Amino acid sequence: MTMLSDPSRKYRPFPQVALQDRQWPSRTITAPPRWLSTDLRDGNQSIIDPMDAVKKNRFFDELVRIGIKEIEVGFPSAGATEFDFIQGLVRSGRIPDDVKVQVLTQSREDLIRTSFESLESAKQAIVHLYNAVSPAWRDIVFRMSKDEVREIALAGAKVMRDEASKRPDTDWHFQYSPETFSTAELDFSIEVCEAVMQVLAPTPEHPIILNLPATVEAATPNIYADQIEYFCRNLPNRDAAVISLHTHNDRGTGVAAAELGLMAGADRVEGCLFGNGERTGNCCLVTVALNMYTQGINPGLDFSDIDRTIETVEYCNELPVHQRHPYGGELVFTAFSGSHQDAIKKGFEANDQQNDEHWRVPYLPIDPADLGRDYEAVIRVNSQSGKGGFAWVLEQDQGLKLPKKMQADFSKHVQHMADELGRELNAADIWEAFKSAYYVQTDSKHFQLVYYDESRAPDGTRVFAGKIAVKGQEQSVSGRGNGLISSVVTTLEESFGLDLKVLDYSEHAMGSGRDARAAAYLMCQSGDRIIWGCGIDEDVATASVRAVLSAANGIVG
Ligand SMILES: CC(=O)SCCNC(=O)CCNC(=O)[C@H](O)C(C)(C)COP(=O)(O)OP(=O)(O)OC[C@H]1O[C@@H](n2cnc3c(N)ncnc32)[C@H](O)[C@@H]1OP(=O)(O)O
Ligand SMILES: CC(C)C(=O)C(=O)O
Repeated sequence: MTMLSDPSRKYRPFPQVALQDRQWPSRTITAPPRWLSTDLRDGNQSIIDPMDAVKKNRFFDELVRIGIKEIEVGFPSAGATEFDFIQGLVRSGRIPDDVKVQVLTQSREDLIRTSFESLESAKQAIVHLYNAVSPAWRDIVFRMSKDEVREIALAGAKVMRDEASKRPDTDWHFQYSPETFSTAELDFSIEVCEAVMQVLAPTPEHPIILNLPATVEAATPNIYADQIEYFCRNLPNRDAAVISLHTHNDRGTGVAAAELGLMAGADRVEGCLFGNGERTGNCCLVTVALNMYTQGINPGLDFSDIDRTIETVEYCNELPVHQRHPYGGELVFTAFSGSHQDAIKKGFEANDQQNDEHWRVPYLPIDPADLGRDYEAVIRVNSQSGKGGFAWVLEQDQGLKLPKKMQADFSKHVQHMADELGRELNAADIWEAFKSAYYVQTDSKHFQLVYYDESRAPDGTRVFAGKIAVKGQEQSVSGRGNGLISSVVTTLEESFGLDLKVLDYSEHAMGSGRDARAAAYLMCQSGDRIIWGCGIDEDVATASVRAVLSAANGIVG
C-alpha cells in the first residue's frame, strides 16, 4: 500500500487566517476585473514544445480579438526565441493602443536589463518582477533569511526603476509578485510589497500592480479569499496598488479561488484561456468571465465565437480543450440522457413562448447560441435517450414535429436501433429509422401511391380514384367517403380488405415559402393494434393520402 493509513504523518492541514471579521462572504461580484492573459508566458512555459513566433503571434491576435487589454507576452531573458518575438511584436505596430504588453523577469540584474531591452520602443508596457517569499522557498531554494529575500525584491525594484528612467518615451508600469504568496506569512508578503512600493513610488494615478499568486494551490478557496482580504486591509498605501490574482489549480479550485479573491477586494485576474499553465494549470479566464456573464455581468471579453478561440488555443498549445471543460468543451451543452433531453426540449419551447428574455432552460446554465454554439449539438441520441431526444433531432434535422403519442410509438424503433448498433445515433440514423418504421420516402413498401384524383360525387361525398402499386404491380382503385381521408380508407378496405379505423389526425407545414412542404400524421386502429402513419408532400392533401398508405403499410408490413 502506497497511500498512508495516517496521512497526517506526512501532510499538515493548512492553517486558518487570523481574520475574525471577514467581509468577503457577504459580498458579490458586480463588475468585471482587469484581465491579464498569461497564456504566452505561464501557459507557454508549461507546454511540451513552447510556441514559436508564428504561434505566439496567432495567439496574441486572438487575445486582442476577444478583448484582453493586458497580455503577458513572455519571459524575454529565457532566450532568443522569446526576446526576438517580443521585440518583433513591439516593432510591428500590431499592439493596439489600448493593449499593454507585459514581460516577466526574475529579480536578477542582467535578466531585468534584458527584459527592458526587449521592450525597446514600446509605447507602454508592464515589467513584472518576482521572487518567492514563502518559508519552503526561502529555506530550500534560496537558503536565505527573510531579510535577504526581501533584499532580492528591493534590489530588483531598484534596477527596474533605473532601467525605466533611461527610457522616458515608454509609459512604464511595474508589477511585483511575491511568488508563493499563498503559502507565505501574510505579514511578510505585505512587508516585502511595501518595501518594493517605497522604491517604485506608485501613486493612485500611476499604481503598482501587486500580483498575489497561489503559485501552488494549497488550501480551500476561502483561505485564499481570507489572505486577499487580509492583504488589502493591511497594505499601507492600498490606493496606489492594483491587487491582482494569479491562481493555480492544484486542488481543482483555481477558478473558485479567483472568484472569492475578487469578492475579497482584488481588482485584476491573471490566467490562461481554458486553464493552461503549470501543472494542473492556471485559473481559466474563459470560465471566470462566463461565470460572470451568467450572472448578468458583461465581462468585457467576447466569446461569441468560442470555437474559433478553442481552435487557436489547441493549435498553439498543442493540447486539447477537454470535452467537459466549462463553457468550451465539446460535450458541455450536450444531453444524451432521456430526462435531460425532455427538460431541455421543454425549456426551449417555454423560452420561445415567454415574454421576457431571461434564460430559463433546465440543465443549460447559458444559451449555447451566445457562444456561437449550435442548438443541434445540444441533444444527441444513444441508448440512454428518451423520446424528447429523437423528437428534437427529427424536428431540427427534418422539420418533423411528431405528435406526442407517435413519439412513444417511434421510441421503440429508436431504442431497438440504439441497442443493436451500440453507439450514438446521429441525425441520419434517426431519419433512416423513421423512414423504415413508417414507410416514408422508400420504395420497399407494400402499397405505393402512383397517382390519384379527388372529385366530388353528386351526393356531396368525396371520390378517390387513382393507381396504387401493390408490391410493384399497379392497380386502378377508387372509393368514396365524407372526406379525402375516409375515401382512401374505403378504397383500401374495398380493394384490399384492409381493416383500418382513423383515431386521430394532425398536420403541419414544414418550412415556409415556396419550398414549404406538409407533414400529416395519422393514428389508426386495426383490430386491436394501434398503427401510426406519416405522409410528407408538397401538397397537404397528398400528404394526408400518403399518411393513410403509410398506416396501411404498417398493417401489412
Ligand atoms: C512561478 C513561475 O512560474 S515563475 C516563472 C518561471 N518561468 C521560467 O523559469 C521560464 C524562463 N526561465 C528561464 O529560461 C531560465 O530559468 C532563466 C534564463 C530565466 C534563468 O536560467 P538560469 O540562470 O539557468 O537559472 P535557473 O532558472 O536555474 O534559476 C535558478 C537560480 O535563480 C535563482 N532564482 C530563482 N528565481 C529567482 C527570482 N525570482 N529572482 C532571483 N533569483 C531567482 C535561484 O535561487 C537559483 O539561484 P542559484 O543558481 O544561485 O541557486
Ligand atoms: C510569476 C508568478 C506570478 C507565477 O507565475 C506564479 O507564482 O505562479
